[in-house]
Amino acid sequence: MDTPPRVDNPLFFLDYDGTLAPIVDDPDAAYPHPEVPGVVQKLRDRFPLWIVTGRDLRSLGRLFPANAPAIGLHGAQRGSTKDADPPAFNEDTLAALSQMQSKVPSVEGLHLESKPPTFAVHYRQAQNPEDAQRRLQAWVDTAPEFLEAIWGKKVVELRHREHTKGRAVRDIAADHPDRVPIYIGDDVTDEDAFEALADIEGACTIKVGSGDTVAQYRLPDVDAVVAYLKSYL
Ligand SMILES: O=P(O)(O)OC[C@H]1O[C@H](O[C@H]2O[C@H](CO)[C@@H](O)[C@H](O)[C@H]2O)[C@H](O)[C@@H](O)[C@@H]1O
Repeated sequence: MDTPPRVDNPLFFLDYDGTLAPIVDDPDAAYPHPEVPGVVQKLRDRFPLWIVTGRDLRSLGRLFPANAPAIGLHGAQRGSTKDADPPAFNEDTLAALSQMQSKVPSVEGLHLESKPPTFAVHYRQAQNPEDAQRRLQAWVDTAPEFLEAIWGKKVVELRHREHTKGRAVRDIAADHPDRVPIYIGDDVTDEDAFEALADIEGACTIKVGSGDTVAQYRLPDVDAVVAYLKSYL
């Protein structure tokens, strides 16, 4: 797979964990690469840019010192790193999420990340991650059909099937018809966005790290993402 080209007239979509911030054991300590806040600030002076994350935007704001427009909760929340309201989920979704949260299996080392009105279950620090994953799969199988399980990097989350990063970035790209979208991401929910942008003329989709992907290009790690972004300054 080729390294990504430098695109004229870009519209940036940047995933957070694993793209702007290295993956670490503690989700509450996932600070951005030290150069990222400054680079994002400078890019924003020249180009439209959105951070697109599975995180709740308030939690992102605690980690990320610069102000930037952002999509949170895998497409369900829109705001910025400094200002965002929780998304308005319907009653059925709220009730189902609350019921599923009350039934999360009790497994040593699981970490429940609160992202009101939803949550993520991390098993990176479980004593036996394979066993934890099996028990979480059994729990996920009890979810109603309208909730979809997303298995990320040692984490599982439930989202409404209608909320995807793909839908969110398509909507934003439609507001910028004169711009060429660039999407950089490392995880499974970024694949929705890669697919959603595939038929936009010239769009550039970039997978960070190894693993199967529908993206056109690849960068090896967060350092390489920073170097690529700096090529626009
Ligand atoms: O869409 P993203 O910005 O990539 O967010 C996806 C999830 O990232 C976070 O979890 C992941 O990163 C943690 C910190 O490096 C790591 O400990 C964890 O194992 C990873 O799964 C975040 O905590 C989740 O809320 C995001 O949905």
